[in-house]
Amino acid sequence: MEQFAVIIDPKFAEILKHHLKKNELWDESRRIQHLRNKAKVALPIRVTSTSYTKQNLSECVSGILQSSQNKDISSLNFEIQTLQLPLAKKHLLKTPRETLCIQVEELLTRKGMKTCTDFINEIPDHWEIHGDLVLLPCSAFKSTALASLGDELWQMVASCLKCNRVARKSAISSDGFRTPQVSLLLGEDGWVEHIDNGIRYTYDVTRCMFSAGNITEKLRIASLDCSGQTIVDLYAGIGYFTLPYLVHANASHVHACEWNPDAVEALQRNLKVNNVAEKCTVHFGDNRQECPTGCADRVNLGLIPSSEEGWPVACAALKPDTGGILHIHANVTSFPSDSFPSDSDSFNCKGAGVDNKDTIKETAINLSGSKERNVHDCSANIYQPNRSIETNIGNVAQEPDSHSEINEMSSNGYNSNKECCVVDNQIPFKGDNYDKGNKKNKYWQVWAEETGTKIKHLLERNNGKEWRTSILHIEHIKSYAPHVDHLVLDLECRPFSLLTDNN
Ligand SMILES: C[S@@+](CC[C@H](N)C(=O)[O-])C[C@H]1O[C@@H](n2cnc3c(N)ncnc32)[C@H](O)[C@@H]1O
Repeated sequence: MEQFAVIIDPKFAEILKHHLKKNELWDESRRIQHLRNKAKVALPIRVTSTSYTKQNLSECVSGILQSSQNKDISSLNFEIQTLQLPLAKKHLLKTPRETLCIQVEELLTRKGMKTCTDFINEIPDHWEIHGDLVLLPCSAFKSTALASLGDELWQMVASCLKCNRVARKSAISSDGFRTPQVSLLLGEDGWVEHIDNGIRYTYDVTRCMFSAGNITEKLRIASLDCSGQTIVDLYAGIGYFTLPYLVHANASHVHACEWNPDAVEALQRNLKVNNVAEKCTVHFGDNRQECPTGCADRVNLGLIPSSEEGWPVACAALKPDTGGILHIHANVTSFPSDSFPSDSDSFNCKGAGVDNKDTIKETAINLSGSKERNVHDCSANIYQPNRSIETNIGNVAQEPDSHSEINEMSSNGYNSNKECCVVDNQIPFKGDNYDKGNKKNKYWQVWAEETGTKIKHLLERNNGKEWRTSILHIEHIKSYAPHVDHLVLDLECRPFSLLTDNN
């Protein structure tokens, strides 16, 4: 918002300040400034809407002076200028929240409401900035007293947080579209733009969600080399993964499936503004009906808490002759570490959602390149992780002897595990991602193996021939709660005939 000042003779500064204050036109957050060798002084005017102009402020100040019944100032010469005056001392070096507290308090005092609300608890200590729009958490300014201040409050919030529009969240709806429940409090519309890793994402915050928490995964996808590959993005949203595949990973084509019309509108805009629209087909509707089949080298399944309903669709989307890689998202629950058996104990998988040990034995996890040992003997790897870590978890260096397994994998002619090592070196270790002694990681491993088995069975049922699934990598995106983590499993899926032909 523009800032204005009244320019007058310094000897009238105090009296004019008094009248501006009385008429709620005094800007407490700014300081008086001398101008023109102290021949004039500038007094800060508080404006509460963008509709103020020099003209209407001039009329306003004239009116105040004339009604002051003080003949010294009723015909005072003044001019209104747009001028950014320095911040008042009490506003210097304040955090935005402190400034917000001061200004809300002043507003409540002016309205005679200071004592009727415990306003401090309603002042947020975090918010999201989307371009020039600030998105407040759902608890912010919720009481009827504060809400009754309406535009005046939202203008003040906008000016303290240096933006033009204000919106407030409530929960993300469970309508299957994950529609955010956001109300716009100040501004004309909710369309915003995020630039992230050189990609422009536009969307309407009141209608679509932006998954800021997925940034590490977006960077990981962006770092892949997908030249010549066709990708299916089953849960495209506004293009969180579709765009990195096209803009940075150089995918030949992406089939983006999405059933939320608002997200599709944003996705189509985003494809255009990033100049990749001709390399993407948007499939609007339920991916269980609309997804193309038999074309994909990779399928992205970015749906949490579970993308399991999309597994049959993903399997059908893979190329039947060469298969490909699935990137499977899930929120995985692990249990307190002391309830997990030690490495030497016999392993009971029931707690992790796996039926029994035999189920795990069936898991076709091909990690060392030796087909027989992996298919039939993977339990040895599962239960003795210190001897042979067969899965690449998070972004942390492997056990020394696991390197040889990775090298073996990448040299077997079909396995793209090299790519997953490259990704690991590029993204720094974050948070409680992986700790060798952390038993939580064993639950992640069990989840990955169980997923590998289920996918193998789906592929075999679809294609009527034998398939192999290999865990390439487990990426930890973030923790939801102490025992719930958002993970992505990179699962390589190949027809068995391809492996035997290659050897
Ligand atoms: C959580 S968003 C995820 C977006 C992005 N993949 C990410 O992880 O950040 C999930 C998206 O999938 C869409 N979706 C869920 N089920 C779907 C289905 N059966 N068919 C098509 N789209 C679906 C929702 O509308 C939503 O936009």
